[in-house]
Amino acid sequence: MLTLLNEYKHFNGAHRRYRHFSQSNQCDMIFAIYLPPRALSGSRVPVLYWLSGLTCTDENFATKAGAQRYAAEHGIAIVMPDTSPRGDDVPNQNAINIGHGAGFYVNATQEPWAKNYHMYDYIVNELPDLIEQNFPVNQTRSIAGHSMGGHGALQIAIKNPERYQSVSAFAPIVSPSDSAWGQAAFREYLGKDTAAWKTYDSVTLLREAETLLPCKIDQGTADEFYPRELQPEKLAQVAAERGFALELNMREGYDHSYYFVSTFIGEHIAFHAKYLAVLQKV
Ligand SMILES: N[C@@H](CCC(=O)N[C@@H](CS)C(=O)NCC(=O)O)C(=O)O
Repeated sequence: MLTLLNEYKHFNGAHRRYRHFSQSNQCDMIFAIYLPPRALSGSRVPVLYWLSGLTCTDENFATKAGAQRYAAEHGIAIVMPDTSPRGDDVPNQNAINIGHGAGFYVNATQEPWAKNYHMYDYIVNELPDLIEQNFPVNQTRSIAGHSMGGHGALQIAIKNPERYQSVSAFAPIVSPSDSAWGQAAFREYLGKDTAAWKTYDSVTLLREAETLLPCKIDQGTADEFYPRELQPEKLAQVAAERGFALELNMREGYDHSYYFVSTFIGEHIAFHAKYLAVLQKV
């Protein structure tokens, strides 16, 4: 069951926030969906799933990125999930990269996280099922994200190319196994055995992948977490070795913030629109 929390008219479409019980995460979750004008006038539209970074809720991207203007123009819905399970009964830790706001888009296997922290299943299966049953959308999907969310979008797209048309990321953690944030989180959620970590590591996954969806990455050169936590060149190098097309744009002087994301989000929405539109006409 979906409970509507807020609704705002936005660029002639609708921005809505809902709460629902998540089977994957065994707690209430909040997500937002932006429905473009075309969806409100009877068409089923394709969907871009946006995965946010550490410390975010559904609201950071919704209020700071300015994506809805472009989604309205291209006739694309955007789904904005939270970045972790939350609530008094959901384990947490006093760290920006573990616990609430830091689900890392994995299925945790270790205690105390294993009951609730199943963000991978939630994003790949549960949420799309819910969205496709309850909103005027079709099953044509793309996925994008920022930082921890860029890691989420890339590893999900690499493992599930049949479920998406395209993938893009801003300042993604492409190799969490080789970043301090990712290592600390994976040790908690997945345990000490790094073989389990590799199943969520985009650089490792791409070495073995059969295909790569159309892929666009933007990275600011003045990002305070680059290159320590973020090494987009590593993914670009594997893509080149494997003969996969990957567009990596180094953006001179931009940092890690939503000032950076909002500057280039229009290009990312237009990029996804090219691939989503193909199936929209079928
Ligand atoms: N300086 C940040 C570090 C975390 C951070 O930069 N988070 C990014 C994603 S990795 C973000 O989107 N923050 C929320 C925002 O800028 O609205 C903090 O301590 O909150």
